[in-house]
Amino acid sequence: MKIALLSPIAWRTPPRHYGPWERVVSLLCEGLVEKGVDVTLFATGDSQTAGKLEYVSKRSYEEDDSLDPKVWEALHIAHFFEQAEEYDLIHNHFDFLPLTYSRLVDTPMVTTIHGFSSQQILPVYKEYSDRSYYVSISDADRDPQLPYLATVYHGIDLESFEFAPERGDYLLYFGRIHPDKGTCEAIEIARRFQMRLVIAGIIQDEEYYREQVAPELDQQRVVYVGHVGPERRNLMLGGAYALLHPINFAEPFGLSVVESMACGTPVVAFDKGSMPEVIRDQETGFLVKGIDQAVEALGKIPELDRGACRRWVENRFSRERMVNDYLDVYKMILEKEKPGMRYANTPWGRWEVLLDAPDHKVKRITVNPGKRLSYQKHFKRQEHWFMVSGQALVTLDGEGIPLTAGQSVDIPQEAAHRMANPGETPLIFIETQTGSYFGEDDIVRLEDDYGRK
Ligand SMILES: O=P(O)(O)OC[C@H]1O[C@@H](O)[C@@H](O)[C@@H](O)[C@@H]1O
Repeated sequence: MKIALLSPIAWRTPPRHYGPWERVVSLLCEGLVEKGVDVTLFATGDSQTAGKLEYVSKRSYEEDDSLDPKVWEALHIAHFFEQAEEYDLIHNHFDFLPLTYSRLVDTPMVTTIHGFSSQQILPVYKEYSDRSYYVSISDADRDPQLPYLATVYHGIDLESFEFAPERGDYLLYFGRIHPDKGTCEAIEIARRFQMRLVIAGIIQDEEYYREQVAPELDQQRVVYVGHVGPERRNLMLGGAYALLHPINFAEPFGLSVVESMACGTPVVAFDKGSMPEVIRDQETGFLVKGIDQAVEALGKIPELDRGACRRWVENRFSRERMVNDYLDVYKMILEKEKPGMRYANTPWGRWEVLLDAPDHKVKRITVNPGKRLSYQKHFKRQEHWFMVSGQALVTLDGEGIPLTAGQSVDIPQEAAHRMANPGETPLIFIETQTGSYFGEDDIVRLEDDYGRK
């Protein structure tokens, strides 16, 4: 399976600090590579992956002012689509814009919708819902007007989040400084509960920070530590009494909430968006309706088992689980697309459709040296194979037939047949199918070197 992953280029993949979409793409990419999937990551040039990397923009535009986001995003997406035919499936993590290119290629496409920045982007998702499969990142984030193939929760790399069994003595706010995330609400909750609050995260809304957050900072009861890197993040999350997540929007997924629970720290969150799917109420935290309830819930934190928080994440939000879920999604899509596929990279080589007419179909088939196709039958078509280059050994109803360039063979309907390349160079032949149906699902495999059914 050859997969292309399209990451945003706002940040590096994986991000140096902030960049949740890029982080998820990176975790997925590396997890797929570990499972032996042939993955190409389309991201910034300074991105890191054990898979293959493709890029046009050397750096991310958030980290390099000389890059105009619009220009580099356009080049990045075009670069991805210009190579789409190389892959069996393309996986878009770049929001709505790539969808507008999707009808220009034949490659099956899946889009993970990482959240709707506004209702105004819906027309694009609606327009291309017949062209791309959609995956939601929580059930709460599904728009009723769109069809979805699956919900795949994000996973985290559990090894980079250490479990801290002891409860700490400060409250933590961990996220962008933005009204959506409820920085001011967190300050108010901490003030009323009379516990120190540590605020960590990038300032996304400067005015909000300057006017509403900064005046509350006293470097004692309310402390802002800026963005924190992985090591400090671990200590900070694990050492807290609870994480405060008083969001003012329907958050599609809360990575910091999951990371906190992975370290054993329960979360008090406003009951919005995906929070009921991410937090197990009364067990790994509390879902509350406002500031009063949040303060009250904080009093009950000692009743929660920090080990249960960690286990919840291990079971539900591991990288492993996310990677397996996406592999299932890919397999589901390739199965659905099978009858109409235009090309495929197979374990033995590749085929591509040159012509697809109602009563015949022509394919160019390449078999790699030493490889062979499955031993198989068709019930709705016969085939004519014309050798273009390389050495061929055809098996037809048990009989071996060697062929070279310029020679051909006819495969009658229902005959058991197989093509093998005993040579040292690729074998190329042209196949003409005639009959009543030419879908890739009219193949009954009798035997296969690659264990396919
Ligand atoms: O089952 P595998 O080995 O992938 O072979 C599949 C191929 O078999 C050949 O005999 C032809 O029918 C091709 O049109 C088909 O794509």
